[in-house]
Amino acid sequence: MNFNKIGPIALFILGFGLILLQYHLIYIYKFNSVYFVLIVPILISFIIIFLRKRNIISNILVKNNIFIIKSNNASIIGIAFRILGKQDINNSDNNLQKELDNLVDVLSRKSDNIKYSIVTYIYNRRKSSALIMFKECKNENYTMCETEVLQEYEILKKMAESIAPHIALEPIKVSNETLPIPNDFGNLTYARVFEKQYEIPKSESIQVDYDIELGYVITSSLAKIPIGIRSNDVFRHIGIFGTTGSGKSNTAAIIASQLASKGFNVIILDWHGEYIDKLKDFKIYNESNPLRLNILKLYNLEETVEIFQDVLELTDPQRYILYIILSELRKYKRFSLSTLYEAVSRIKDEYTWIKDVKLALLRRMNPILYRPVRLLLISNINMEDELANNNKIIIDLSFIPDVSVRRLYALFIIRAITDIYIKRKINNKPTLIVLEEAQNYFNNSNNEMVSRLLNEIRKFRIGLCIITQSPSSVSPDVVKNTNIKIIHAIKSNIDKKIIVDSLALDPNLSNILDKLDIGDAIISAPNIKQPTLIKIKEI
Ligand SMILES: Nc1ncnc2c1ncn2[C@@H]1O[C@H](COP(=O)(O)OP(=O)(O)OP(=O)(O)O)[C@@H](O)[C@H]1O
Repeated sequence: MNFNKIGPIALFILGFGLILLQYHLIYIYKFNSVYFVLIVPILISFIIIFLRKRNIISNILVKNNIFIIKSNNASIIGIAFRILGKQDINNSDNNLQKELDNLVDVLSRKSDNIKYSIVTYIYNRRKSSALIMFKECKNENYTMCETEVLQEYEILKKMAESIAPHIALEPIKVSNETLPIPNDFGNLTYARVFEKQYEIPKSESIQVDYDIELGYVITSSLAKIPIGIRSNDVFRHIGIFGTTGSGKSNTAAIIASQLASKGFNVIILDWHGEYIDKLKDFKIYNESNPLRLNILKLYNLEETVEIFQDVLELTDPQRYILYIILSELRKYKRFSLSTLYEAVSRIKDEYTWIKDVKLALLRRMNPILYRPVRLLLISNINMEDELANNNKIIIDLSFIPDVSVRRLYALFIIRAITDIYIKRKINNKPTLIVLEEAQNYFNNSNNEMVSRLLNEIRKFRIGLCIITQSPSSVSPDVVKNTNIKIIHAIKSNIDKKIIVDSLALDPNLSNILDKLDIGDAIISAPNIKQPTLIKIKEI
């Protein structure tokens, strides 16, 4: 019995009856109508509660993409699909809508025991159409019902391909989206293509050899094919690109935690302090427990000066003076940045040009005299001991307010860490260094240093994971020298072009770069034959 229809009819008859009764009692028997003002609503509420109780949804289960809604009347087993228009420039909205109307028309005339329903629902704050295919299952034999639904799914796929080739029916991942409930148990209403999205490439046949699992391949079927990268490939460096909020740090955290559990040294330079919550078992260096380093202990003075030149934007004469002073100071045991400052200020002004260079250099050095930085850059604490005792490290940089100082500190850390690991002063483990907001370290001004670093460290089994919102703002060698590329949603045309060119992406994939959902990415890696669309799991 359908209480949704009977309920209102019963209420109507009851209400009508009560009005007649009231009229009868008041005018014929002069009865007081106040009682009825109270009695009528109470009576109606009881009836509503009574009728509603009979159709309560007691449970919703989700099994892969199949949902089971249990109510105390019957259970409904089905699959919901987002209705998407495939990306195609020759395809106007009008044609898409016509194809969809035809498909809906055919489905509405299909007389099976599987029903179709169309609802509009909200997905990612956008309106979307969903097609729901479902079966009412009275005998509780879910396995049989499920098989029938899956068989129907295969039929629907074929039908959609021939009637509406430009419409994509993407199974809704009901676990992370709101489940649209079948509308009125099977009535077909109007369907609209609200949004156009990407055509999902046929990648069901992908077989990948990996030991770091990232998620699964996005396919046009319900199949979930796991996919990942090989730990041995990370020494050829990883690039993770994508606009803000597209899922980059989540992806990096997944790689970092799995490599650490395989015995890698993993060090994360956390620009915004966002990894602390994601990787709870990592040792954290932050404002209250900073990682201290002695820049004069780095084996290559040229590089120390190069870092100063890059960050403080020194001219060649300024760099030259700094080099001379630092090579002198290296001979002394006790040293601080103020010693360096004083040494520069004591240079004799034999010529006017020396005076000018000296004064300009002193001005440039001002930010690094800021107290915490002095502590960080010159210290007697042995960084090797610090690193030797832990293989999972997050260095939170967010407490350094001045961006150029933060950058200076971070570049010295990268240099110091690679130095220590290259000389194998601490252990022989392979290493991954994760660099968030890499445009702050590796931009077009230090291209040469970056490319040297990337080439040098891979021989020592050190890999960099370079993360940035915008590939165009990092040195071009970063994109060129990262062998594993994970590309989340990218909006800017310049950035899209860099990625499309570097991966030789086919139009199917390049068209969807700006439409990827959070956590969706295109991956290119040595173990994967061709760039592939994947869904990365959440850490
Ligand atoms: N694979 C995923 N599946 C589901 N949700 C995800 C996934 N990846 C990230 N998210 C969610 O999206 C939000 C943003 O993720 P994340 O911080 O990783 O993005 P981001 O690209 O690093 O952003 P930003 O550039 O601002 O640091 C987070 O709330 C996270 O929980």
